[in-house]
Amino acid sequence: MEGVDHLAHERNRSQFDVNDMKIVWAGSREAFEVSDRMSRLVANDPAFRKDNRVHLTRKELFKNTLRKAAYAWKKIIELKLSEEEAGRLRFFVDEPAYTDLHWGMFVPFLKGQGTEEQLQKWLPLAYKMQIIGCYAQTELGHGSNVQWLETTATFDPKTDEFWWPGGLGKVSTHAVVFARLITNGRDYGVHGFIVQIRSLDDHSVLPGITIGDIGVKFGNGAYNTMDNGVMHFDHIRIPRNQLLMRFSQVTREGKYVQSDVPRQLVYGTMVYVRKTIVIDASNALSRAVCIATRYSAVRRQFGSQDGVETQVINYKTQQSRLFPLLASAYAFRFVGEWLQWLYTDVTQRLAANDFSTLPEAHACTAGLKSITTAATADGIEECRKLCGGHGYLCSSGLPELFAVYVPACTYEGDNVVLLLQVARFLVKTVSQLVSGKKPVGTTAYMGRLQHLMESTCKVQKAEDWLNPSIVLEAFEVRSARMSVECAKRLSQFTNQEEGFHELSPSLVEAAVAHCQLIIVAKFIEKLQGDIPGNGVKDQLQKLCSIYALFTLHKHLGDFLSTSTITPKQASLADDQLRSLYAQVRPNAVALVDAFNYTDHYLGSILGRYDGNVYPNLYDEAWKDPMNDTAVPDGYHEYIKPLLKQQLRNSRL
Ligand SMILES: CCCCCCCC/C=C\CCCCC/C=C/C(=O)SCCNC(=O)CCNC(=O)[C@H](O)C(C)(C)COP(=O)(O)OP(=O)(O)OC[C@H]1O[C@@H](n2cnc3c(N)ncnc32)[C@H](O)[C@@H]1OP(=O)(O)O
Ligand SMILES: Cc1cc2nc3c(=O)[nH]c(=O)nc-3n(C[C@H](O)[C@H](O)[C@H](O)COP(=O)(O)OP(=O)(O)OC[C@H]3O[C@@H](n4cnc5c(N)ncnc54)[C@H](O)[C@@H]3O)c2cc1C
Repeated sequence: MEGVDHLAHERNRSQFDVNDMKIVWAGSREAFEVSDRMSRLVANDPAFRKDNRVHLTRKELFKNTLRKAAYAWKKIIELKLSEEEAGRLRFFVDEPAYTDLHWGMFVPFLKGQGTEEQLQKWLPLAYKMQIIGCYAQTELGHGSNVQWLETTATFDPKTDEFWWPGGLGKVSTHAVVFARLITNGRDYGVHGFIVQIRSLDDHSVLPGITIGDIGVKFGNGAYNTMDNGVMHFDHIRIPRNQLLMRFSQVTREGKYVQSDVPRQLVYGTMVYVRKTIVIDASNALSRAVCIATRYSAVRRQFGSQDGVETQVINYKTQQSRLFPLLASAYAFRFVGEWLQWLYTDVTQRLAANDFSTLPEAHACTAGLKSITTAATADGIEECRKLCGGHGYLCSSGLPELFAVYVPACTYEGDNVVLLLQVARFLVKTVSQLVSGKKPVGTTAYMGRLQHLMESTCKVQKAEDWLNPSIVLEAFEVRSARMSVECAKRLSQFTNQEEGFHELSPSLVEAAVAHCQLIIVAKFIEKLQGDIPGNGVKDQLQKLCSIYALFTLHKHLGDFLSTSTITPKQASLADDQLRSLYAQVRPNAVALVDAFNYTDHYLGSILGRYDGNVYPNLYDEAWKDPMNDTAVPDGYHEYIKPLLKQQLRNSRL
């Protein structure tokens, strides 16, 4: 059976060109080619083997990660890989490492916040990895509340502890450190500084600084390849020019000079990373969905006809749990693409001193980071359950994926804290309508508020739910009405902050509704463009409808309580959803093949491309060190005496 394609039948019955879909998923032919090349390079190099991770101790695991990161860097240099290729190579190595923070936060922070002079000094060192940087913002006592960080940078500093920064514990030589800048006795708020923390000669920690790893984190292996660290400063002195001074400077005399820009630009790296995290959500979710879909097509239980049991993917309950996740993976891909555009646009505007879209960029990155990571973490766990008992085995790839992924709901901003930022933005938008300010961008729909407050849903039959303008309007109406309701209730409080606090659960729900509208709108927008490929657009239209109608089904309470739709229309949406699941069914395996994941990247016996699950599960079990001997270590001390005791007792 080895090598036989157990999923060939599934692939033959698909109704679209999977190679064309691969290009759509990757974003462009060029992006596909780079990804494809890098994923194969990693998969074919035994140095990047990862199937032994679960058997390593924390120290072995960490050292193995250091080895892989060094080897990956050697390859990047030897093969003269471009920045994009190097990024994809690191991605397919698929092991959280200090390099994520160096390339993902330290370098972007330098680029965003440094003056020309500072860039010339630090960037070449960072690019050649002659220094390794991390991002030290979170303290033991403060993570979400950045404004209240306790670390100070003054001529008379006191001591403080950082907690969590990745790459800090054992590897980084430098850190971007966030501290409140105090000069001439005045507190100017949080700023970023570059601080050298380890010697470049022998890697020892510099005097006055104490650093360690914060300890084992959730899950076996998983994010434990990363050295999240604790750091304690005791009267550390750094040169004045290690304050990143692009937006504000301290002169030689200690005078604070603020450029004419919003102070929130100091948070720019977080906006950048949140945007990246949205794209990454589609990677993680698609990976889990790929495993669960292939396995659901291989697995058979009950319903024997002609002696063959039913593939579990044919159960309607399995479809109703799996296909919305498949649709969400595509939806998050496209909203991630759009967010990348938004980010590039805001960056260009900032360079031209146009700060008008900064609040929109902050709200969109914060909100979409929040809802895509939450849905992805839940989705990975659902995929594990969709794989039954085998899903609980580490060799399914799902437990480790969940453990690695779930902190995305917390890092780069706790999801609830970020949704409250979106809620503030929405309430502000609604209150500004009164003064005649025209909403733009993703809140432009609020400009048609009167219509949205009065309109009624036009759905009369199930197929009407396939009409994008009807679907879009339903999401706009629900979101607008929820925001308006919150704003109204808020206006009844004399103290706005107290009102915001009291109503925060409803405000979070309004923020979720707004972000889901953005995802639906961007999926529909994507489909209005040119999408080449035989049958590709048709499949994407089905997935778009599934994403929208499943979201409607899941949040039916919102749609009914705001009178956006009637119970009858809700039931028609369910009818349409069932029909869409049936239409997607023959294409399911091909739709996950379009992610173009190698077996190495998937790291899952259940998700193997050839579907040859059982012999490989069986073989894998025998490789476990527990099976090195038939009689386990400990038999003589603990089992034998017990058995003898029982035997004696039974003879008495
Ligand atoms: C390294 C990753 C590389 C790539 C990723 C690949 C995929 C991922 C895979 C693995 C990588 C994992 C890496 C994980 C590494 C993790 C790192 C970290 O976690 S670093 C620490 C991150 N910390 C946070 O995110 C803290 C969260 N808190 C905040 O961001 C803020 O403090 C706040 C909660 C948003 C602010 O709250 P507050 O109410 O106090 O606001 P103010 O500060 O008073 O601001 C008021 C006004 O400013 C606006 N605002 C706030 N933030 C921003 C912003 N970023 N940009 C623009 N504007 C902002 C806010 O809206 C207010 O506006 P007004 O109402 O006054 O108009
Ligand atoms: C794996 C991992 C990697 C990390 N890497 C880094 C790194 O490299 N560098 C770095 O600086 N940091 C890093 N962090 C820290 C991370 O950024 C913080 O943990 C995160 O910002 C959340 O802050 P907190 O821990 O203070 O949570 P808290 O703010 O203490 O949250 C606890 C609870 O309180 C709630 N809460 C808090 N404030 C409010 C509010 N205003 N309204 C309603 N509810 C609220 C939250 O919703 C949450 O339920 C990392 C964290 C993890 C888990």
